[in-house]
Amino acid sequence: MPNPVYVALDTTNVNQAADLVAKLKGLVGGVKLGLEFFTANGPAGIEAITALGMPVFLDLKFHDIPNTVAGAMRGIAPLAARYTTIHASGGFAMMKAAVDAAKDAAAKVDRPRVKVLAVSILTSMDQSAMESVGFSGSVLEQVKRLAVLTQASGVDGLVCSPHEVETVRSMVGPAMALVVPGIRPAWAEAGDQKRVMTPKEAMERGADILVIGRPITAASYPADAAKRILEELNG
Ligand SMILES: O=C(O)c1cc(=O)[nH]c(=O)n1[C@@H]1O[C@H](COP(=O)(O)O)[C@@H](O)[C@H]1O
Repeated sequence: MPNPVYVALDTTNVNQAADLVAKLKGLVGGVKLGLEFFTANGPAGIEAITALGMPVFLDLKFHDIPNTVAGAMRGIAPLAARYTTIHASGGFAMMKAAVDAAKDAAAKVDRPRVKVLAVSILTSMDQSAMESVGFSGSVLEQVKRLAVLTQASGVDGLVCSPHEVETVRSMVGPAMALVVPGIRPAWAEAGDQKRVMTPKEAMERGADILVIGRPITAASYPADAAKRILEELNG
């Protein structure tokens, strides 16, 4: 089984990100660069990290009208990321436009296309946060609704919390990638994450990829933290 851990390099500093890649190479499956890194360093920053030879998950969480999201997908196509994100709540037309644009753009540059993942309900939100923005019903019901829409749109995978992954897996079957943040080993702080679980529990419930940031990156010895997580996964 490929290493399921993608480490979230949430920093504005290219050197710090590169240093973490050097420390974690061989211990994790890939790295995730998100809004914090991209707004500070742009495409050149992404290219600098991609050049270090680890799979890159470019998490920009696009959410706009279909035409704009399609343009943004064409914009990131040359960056050779393995995964990227959009918000499922942008709806069917937006998700379909994103995946169609990713296919067209990849054909033009003759590269494997970026896999598109739709973020369902952010793992930092709990039931009361959902209700405060006008969603009624449970988090699980909303994630299930978005999973159905995501699969129908042809998007490659869904981002959800470990609390929903088992139900979603039973609905969507084995082909769809289920990417799970909100991962906290028993020894790590939850911080702003609300719907959390340990790496092992999340894998047992059907995750394909675990997105883990601060438990590794904020540790005094990130490589030791990654090794400990791998041992817990294999043990
Ligand atoms: O799309 C994501 O990766 C994502 C979705 C979500 O619902 N929750 C979530 O935490 N993330 C990302 O996963 C990472 C989690 O980082 P830590 O909380 O430090 O482990 C961050 O980079 C978030 O941007």
